[in-house]
Amino acid sequence: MSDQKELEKELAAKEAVKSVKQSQIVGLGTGSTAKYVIIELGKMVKDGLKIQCIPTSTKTAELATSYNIPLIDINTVNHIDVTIDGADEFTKEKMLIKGGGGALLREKIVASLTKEEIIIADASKKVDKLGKFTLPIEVIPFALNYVQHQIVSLQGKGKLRMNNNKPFLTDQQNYIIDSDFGLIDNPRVLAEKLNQIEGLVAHGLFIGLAARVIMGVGDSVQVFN
Ligand SMILES: O=C[C@H](O)[C@H](O)[C@H](O)COP(=O)(O)O
Repeated sequence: MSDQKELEKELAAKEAVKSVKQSQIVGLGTGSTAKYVIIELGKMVKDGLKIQCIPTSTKTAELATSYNIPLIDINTVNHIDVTIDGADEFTKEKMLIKGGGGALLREKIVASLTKEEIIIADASKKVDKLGKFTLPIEVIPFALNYVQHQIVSLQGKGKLRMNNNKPFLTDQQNYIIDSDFGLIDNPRVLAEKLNQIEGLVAHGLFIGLAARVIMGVGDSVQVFN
């Protein structure tokens, strides 16, 4: 990873945490960009900020705990004030592909409960059309073969994600099919079709969920509202 990309991620994270206010419930994203948010929030909590946070993965929960960031159970809240998360790709219309790290299901649930979902990214994540990054699709193991056939019937090519010669397992003990649909002309239509497939528990198309995308670019940030 280039130093420039890391700087852009950090700048975007520093800009995004300005939206976090005293006493809020905050969703914590997953990945190498969201990590910078946890580091910043850790400093703010140390300086007296009182927040309660909901992590989107066990990895994020561990990292947040290591920075003494208070965590709460998602099932104890009816809304989340603000969530800051990363993305694998985004367009200027704030459509996203997420799930490169396998956290898409929890991320989507957290985003759905969130009033202000802020996405942060380095400049390499911005695309004109989604789909160069293969779309992560989370599937219950029982439905693997069925869902793979459904992906083919939607003109996609799916590949089971592996880890040390075994299927990669999500935090929910599900599989991920990384799916190539080429450049996606209409993400909304594809998302609706994927939503119909039994056994498919989440896909990485996030449409209409992001309130803002903050992109680090060079030594500044650009915001897509
Ligand atoms: O499952 C992982 C998440 O959707 C991440 O936000 C996404 O993969 C981007 O990760 P990174 O910031 O490491 O590129």
